Amino acid sequence: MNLRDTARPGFRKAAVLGAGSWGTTFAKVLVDAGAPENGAGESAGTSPAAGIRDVALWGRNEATLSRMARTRVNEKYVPDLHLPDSLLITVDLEEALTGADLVVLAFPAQTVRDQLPAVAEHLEPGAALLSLAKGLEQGTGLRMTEVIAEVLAESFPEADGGHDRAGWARQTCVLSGPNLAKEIADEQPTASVVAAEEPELAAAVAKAIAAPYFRPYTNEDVVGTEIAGLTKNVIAVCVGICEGRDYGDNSKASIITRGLAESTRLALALGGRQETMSGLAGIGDLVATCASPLSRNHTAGRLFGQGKTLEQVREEMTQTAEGLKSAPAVLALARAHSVDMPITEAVVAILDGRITVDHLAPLLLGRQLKSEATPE
Ligand SMILES: NC(=O)C1=CN([C@@H]2O[C@H](COP(=O)(O)OP(=O)(O)OC[C@H]3O[C@@H](n4cnc5c(N)ncnc54)[C@H](O)[C@@H]3O)[C@@H](O)[C@H]2O)C=CC1
Ligand SMILES: O=C(CO)COP(=O)(O)O
Repeated sequence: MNLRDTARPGFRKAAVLGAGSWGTTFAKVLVDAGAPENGAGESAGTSPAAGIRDVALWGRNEATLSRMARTRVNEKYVPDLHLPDSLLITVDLEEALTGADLVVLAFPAQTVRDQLPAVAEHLEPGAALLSLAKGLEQGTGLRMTEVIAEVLAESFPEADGGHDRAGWARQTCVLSGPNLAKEIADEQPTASVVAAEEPELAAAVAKAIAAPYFRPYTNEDVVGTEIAGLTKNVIAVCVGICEGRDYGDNSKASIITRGLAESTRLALALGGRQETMSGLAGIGDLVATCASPLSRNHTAGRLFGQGKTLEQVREEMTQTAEGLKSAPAVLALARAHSVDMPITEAVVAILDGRITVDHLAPLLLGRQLKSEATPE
């Protein structure tokens, strides 16, 4: 679909909730996307006023956020990024959400559910939700857009002017793709994917977030986009383990390729599409995350490969490596759908301490030989 065709009006204000690496960086993307000098609104064939005018960034830590508001730098997560003066930086959730017709959730996956009731309290009617998290909820096996729809339907039901779960799902979309925050903070050219059930919503969000260095494509496959984004973290942990064990590029390429095969099996079993897995959210993000030393999942894997325990890895990692928490949930979801995911299974066994990294190669290579085209 040509984005000029979308009937949905543009957004006026975006609230980015979660001031970690990606939330902070994405807030800058939104400011740049809305800047008239960057042609905001032009790609939509409308006036520059169609771009987002106000962007707020909300974080929970008062001391950190007030320092950020003063210095315009997020020292812990993106120290080299100077945040635009027009960005509102606040710990007041009501201030961030008032007037926001686009709400961006940039929390780590396992914390999204707990944040949502407070968000629901101040959510503007009709606001769209955009999930940035790449993880699967432990305990429920729900994807982030499912968690969002479930909690908002409970907190803000139809009877109070909200929606049922399906209604909230239609207002929710996901951003995924090869989007290492540090590179985007440096304004390095990047493409991404906005997936939504409603093509008009995906198109409106894509228009609102397109910046000179950030090009979003649209997709209607929410399931495939989310599954690709969360399984690649587990595969990146495995590639990191290979690196830590000093295995070379053949080993890493083998894990990436077979990792894509098992991720695709899961996505298809859940109703996702093959094309999504061959696209930016699929192979694009898998390659970026598995290849880059900037990736936290890759880094965590490397530490395991060097012989560290889960506790030691957790201590060393100061940022979120979603694969460590999502891996058992991915495996449980795969088993519930009778999908074979041997790499994920091996990563979970290492995380649980049931095998060591020395067992990884014999375990994977010792499996029964089969055709590359075998679907299961
Ligand atoms: N950093 C990146 O390059 C990218 C990250 N993502 C995804 O974005 C999500 C967020 O990741 P990052 O920003 O990188 O994480 P991060 O580790 O850089 O920052 C996490 C942020 O969440 C906050 N936080 C932690 N626990 C919380 C809680 N219980 N309640 C509220 N806030 C809490 C922290 O204070 C911090 O501001 C993850 O799902 C990640 O996979 C997606 C694309 C790129
Ligand atoms: O999702 C990402 C890149 O697209 C970030 O990967 P890490 O969370 O492994 O750093």
